[in-house]
Amino acid sequence: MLRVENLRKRYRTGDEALKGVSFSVPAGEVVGLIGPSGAGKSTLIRCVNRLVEPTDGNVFLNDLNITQLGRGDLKRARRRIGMIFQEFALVERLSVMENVLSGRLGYVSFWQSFTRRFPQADVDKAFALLERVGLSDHADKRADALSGGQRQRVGIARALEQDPELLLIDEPTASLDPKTSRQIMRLITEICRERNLPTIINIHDVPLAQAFVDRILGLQDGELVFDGPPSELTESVLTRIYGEEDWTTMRGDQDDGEDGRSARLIKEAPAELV
Ligand SMILES: Nc1ncnc2c1ncn2[C@@H]1O[C@H](COP(=O)(O)OP(=O)(O)OP(=O)(O)O)[C@@H](O)[C@H]1O
Repeated sequence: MLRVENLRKRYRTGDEALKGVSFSVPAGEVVGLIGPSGAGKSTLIRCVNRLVEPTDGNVFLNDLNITQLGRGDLKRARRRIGMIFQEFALVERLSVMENVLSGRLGYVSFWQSFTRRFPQADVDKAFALLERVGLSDHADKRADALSGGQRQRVGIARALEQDPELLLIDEPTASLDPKTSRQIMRLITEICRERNLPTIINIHDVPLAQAFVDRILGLQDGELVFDGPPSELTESVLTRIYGEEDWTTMRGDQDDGEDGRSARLIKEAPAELV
């Protein structure tokens, strides 16, 4: 369970990116975080593991108050939080297997990581994860030889290799085509449910979020203005989150998406998308 209480962030520039945000995510629930550019989505995700230092408020991962940890304890706590990034953040010249094993770097000694000698149990786990994400035949390939979708699968396996208790995912499909995006979203949500992981996905694509997540959080100008199931994300709520002009433009833009279906999907059964 993740619990965020009254989280605030004011950057040195004076920008108030989060104005007292509170919510919790129970184990196994996949939450999509939506909102216009500048709403504070990245700041929120990064405040949870303190890549960005919150100005005020608390973040609890189960019973652990992450906001109160000193450096050493924070480092240990971060092992428990898996991150998946838009640009995959792989080490290009290393193999797929080495990239997945790098998820264990927080656990093994400096010497083990320097010599890249990981315990057999870690290697076995990495093979099992590669199989789960559909890449067992690619373990020895260099990361830069993979397609975008395959690279994101490596990113997912790497995050899981660290045995996380929480997943934070930042725009996982922004660099992918529509079909691959759906495959990746399906994989992420299946795995989170299988492993009972609370998960937050920062996602720009509203129909894609609606089709796959359990719950949506809508941020607008640093405030939570929607918290509910995808089915309650009506046109008027979306207009409130994005503003009339931007939401209308977004819908128009998305008609250019695959099969011109994206905008219509809001009113259609999610199953139609998958
Ligand atoms: N390092 C920073 N220093 C100062 N202000 C920042 C910094 N990072 C973000 N901000 C400001 O905080 C606000 C929220 O930004 P944030 O990147 O969290 O929004 P976002 O919803 O993730 O946007 P996007 O969808 O464009 O990534 C914006 O006003 C932004 O300009």
